[in-house]
Amino acid sequence: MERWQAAQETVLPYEAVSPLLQLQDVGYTYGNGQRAVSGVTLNLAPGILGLLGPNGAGKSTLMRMLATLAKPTSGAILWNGEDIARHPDPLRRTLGYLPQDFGAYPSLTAREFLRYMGAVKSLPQTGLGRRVDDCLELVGLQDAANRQIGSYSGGMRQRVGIAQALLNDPALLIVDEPTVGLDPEERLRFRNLLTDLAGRRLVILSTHIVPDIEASATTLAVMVKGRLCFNGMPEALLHMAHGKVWEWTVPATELPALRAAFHVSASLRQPHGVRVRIVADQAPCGDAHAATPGLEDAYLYLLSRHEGGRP
Ligand SMILES: Nc1ncnc2c1ncn2[C@@H]1O[C@H](COP(=O)(O)OP(=O)(O)OP(=O)(O)O)[C@@H](O)[C@H]1O
Repeated sequence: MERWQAAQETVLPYEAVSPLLQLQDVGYTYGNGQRAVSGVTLNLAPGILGLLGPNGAGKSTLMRMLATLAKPTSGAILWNGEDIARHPDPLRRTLGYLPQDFGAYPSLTAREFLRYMGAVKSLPQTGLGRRVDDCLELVGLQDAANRQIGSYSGGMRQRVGIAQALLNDPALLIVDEPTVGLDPEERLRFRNLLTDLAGRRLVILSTHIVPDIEASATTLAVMVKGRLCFNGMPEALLHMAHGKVWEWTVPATELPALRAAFHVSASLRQPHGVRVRIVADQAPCGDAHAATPGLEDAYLYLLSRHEGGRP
């Protein structure tokens, strides 16, 4: 288990390490002319990057390019200084990818499935059984290893997905919308697992669910309509929303009109009305008072400033 323990060391400060992965003005246009990604530039070092964006923002397209399943139609992606479109193998050897539509074989046990995936990934047969067991233990599935995947909960299936992505001990782990369909407990467990896995790896976690990244992301990137509209520490995003979050209580009948006029980040029914929380540059009315922003508010504020950026 030493290898895994080494991989779980504390995340290095972002500035202290040279970038592993560089995205240089990356763009992607589908064959039908749909421009999905435009001019994305990012330098990424070990840690967890939370990639946020509403549906259709271009996250999956970007993930597929990073996983060498699609080539940028403009710009370049460099892994340790080498263009992955021209030299994909060094990245492929050290890549772990959990796509959005990960399909495990329901009639196989987790152990059988991982052995099969090891063969598909051309991993050496020697030591594969041990590696499979290490990965199952890492994701907490050692006791269910001989059960058919079809009998697993959604969270357990996602953990099998992570286990297969870890088989080659990847330096780059890409997970695309991994918590969709999970219940709150499974979601929490999955988030904790990703934090444990980061260490000296670069983990890219794509999601439109802010709490998924709130506790774990070292850096954040936010995409809207194919463009990067924020890249930095979560604290910097929070800072942007200071003085832009407002709370007050309204009669329940006013809620639909408020929702149409403002970006409402929360509403809580109370005995004498609804406590609403909105993001806006100015106080929306005399009763509203400024509230301390959370990451969800800050994300909503950012989206509100970009056309088509509603989550
Ligand atoms: N195969 C395709 N052909 C044409 N357009 C596509 C294709 N796949 C995605 N798109 C379009 O590209 C844009 C970005 O889609 P993408 O799936 O990358 O976004 P996303 O942020 O991952 O959203 P979601 O969370 O809904 O998957 C969208 O406008 C989408 O309709």
